[in-house]
Amino acid sequence: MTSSAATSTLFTLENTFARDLEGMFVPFVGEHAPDPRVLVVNTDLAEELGLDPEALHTAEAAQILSGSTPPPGATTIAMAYSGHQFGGYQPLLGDGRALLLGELVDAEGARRDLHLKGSGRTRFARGGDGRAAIGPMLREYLISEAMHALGIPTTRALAVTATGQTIMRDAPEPGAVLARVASSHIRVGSFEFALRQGDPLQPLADYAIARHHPDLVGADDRYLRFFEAVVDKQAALVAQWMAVGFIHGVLNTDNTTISGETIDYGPCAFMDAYDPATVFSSIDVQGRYAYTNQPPVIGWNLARFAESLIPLVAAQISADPDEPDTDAAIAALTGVLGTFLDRHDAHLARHFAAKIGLAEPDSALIDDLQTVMREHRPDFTGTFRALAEELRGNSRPLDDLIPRDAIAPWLDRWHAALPEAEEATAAAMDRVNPIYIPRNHLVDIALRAATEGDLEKFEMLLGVITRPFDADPALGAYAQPAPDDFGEGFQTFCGT
Ligand SMILES: Nc1ncnc2c1ncn2[C@@H]1O[C@H](COP(=O)(O)OP(=O)(O)OP(=O)(O)O)[C@@H](O)[C@H]1O
Ligand SMILES: [Mg+2]
Repeated sequence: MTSSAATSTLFTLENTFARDLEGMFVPFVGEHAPDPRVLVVNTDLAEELGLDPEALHTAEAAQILSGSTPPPGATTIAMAYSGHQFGGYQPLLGDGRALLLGELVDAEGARRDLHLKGSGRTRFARGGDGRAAIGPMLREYLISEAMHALGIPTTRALAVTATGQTIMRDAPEPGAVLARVASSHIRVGSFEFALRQGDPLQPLADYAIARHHPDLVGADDRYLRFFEAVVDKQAALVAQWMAVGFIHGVLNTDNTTISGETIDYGPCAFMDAYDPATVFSSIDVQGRYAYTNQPPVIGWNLARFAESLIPLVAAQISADPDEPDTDAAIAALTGVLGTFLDRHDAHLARHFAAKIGLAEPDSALIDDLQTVMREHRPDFTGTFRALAEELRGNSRPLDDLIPRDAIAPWLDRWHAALPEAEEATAAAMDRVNPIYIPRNHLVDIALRAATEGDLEKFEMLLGVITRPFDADPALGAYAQPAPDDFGEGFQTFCGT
């Protein structure tokens, strides 16, 4: 996959999406930002991408990263997509406040989108102002980088740039643009849009296959196998969310990627007290996207993806090229879709086994621990670190979370199931169970200060959550849930 490259001193960008996928985007150049200033740069990611981190702090970078000035020669676009939002079909969504600057190709040939969120109103903006506020963009930065550090596939944050513009939310807020890097921005909603349009469907599928599953290019059954590959990646992804207590919050089909990366950090959060019904999003009144519903919801989104692929699979599966076999396509896609929950459950069982130090899943032991946790609602993240401490002979952390009588019978069974080498088991558990996650109250405190111009707490928190497994006695407060009296205003900046 090659295309002409636009070269600035900062970025060399290709544009295969714009070149190959007519009908899937509109040209768009960001709106003017009155006083763009780069606030944060992800040095590690910049280096990984072969970019010069220092150069990303310059005024030229601020112009580009705010969307104010396109990189010389770049073809910048707003991508079109549809989506099922809270179950309801929206035929036309698309990047209402975002643009694709282009694609970065690293030394290994890996292609990644460089995308701006908050860069102004596009044709898809509907009633929105096309903008984003500093708080939510820094929030996406923090949480996506925490996810990456946890080993969970995700879009990455390269930079946040203040625009110098005041935007209206509940109150006036400083505007900002997030520069996001992703292995692509193709969503289930992109396929729903392509299906509706008709012509772009096959080009989009072939493009996505070439980009994400090059081994399938040209295969006679590539669309069905592509579907299976996406089902598998999403099953693995959602199991990783469940294993760390992550709740995405807005699992609409336009926020479900084909790459298997987590995307769109809005009202997402990590669960504190264990409760499978936990929901953070204030608009999710029915609990559709609650913690425990995430696997079936992703399965539901993949059903929408399967529907979008029916014409392509029907043409490939049929013996007669002039007679697509829709029934056979539906049967084949349904068969693959039917494996989703089992794939997820197998991944999750392995994660939970590792979380409690077992080499193999033991569903009764895991279910029974969850039953105790449901009853006593201990801090989810803290419980697994406390179990490792228990193995080291330190019972205090667990006693602070769950009454001893309630957990003692389970602990006996657990000890009997564990390998002999308890110290080594505890160390192995600590390598998969984070001690530091972006705790809602700490994120809140850091973003409040950042919105007022003080980035120190943000930088500190970022440093802690990007080393999530390494306990440091000096960072005790970062491992604690919110105090009961944390009070009002909790869980803000989840908006837009
Ligand atoms: N302030 C806004 N102005 C214009 N469009 C918006 C705004 N906020 C959201 N939208 C659009 O509403 C739809 C749903 O928004 P959603 O919050 O899922 O996406 P997003 O956070 O803007 O972006 P992404 O999914 O790329 O992270 C998208 O089409 C998005 O572009
Ligand atoms: Mg979105």
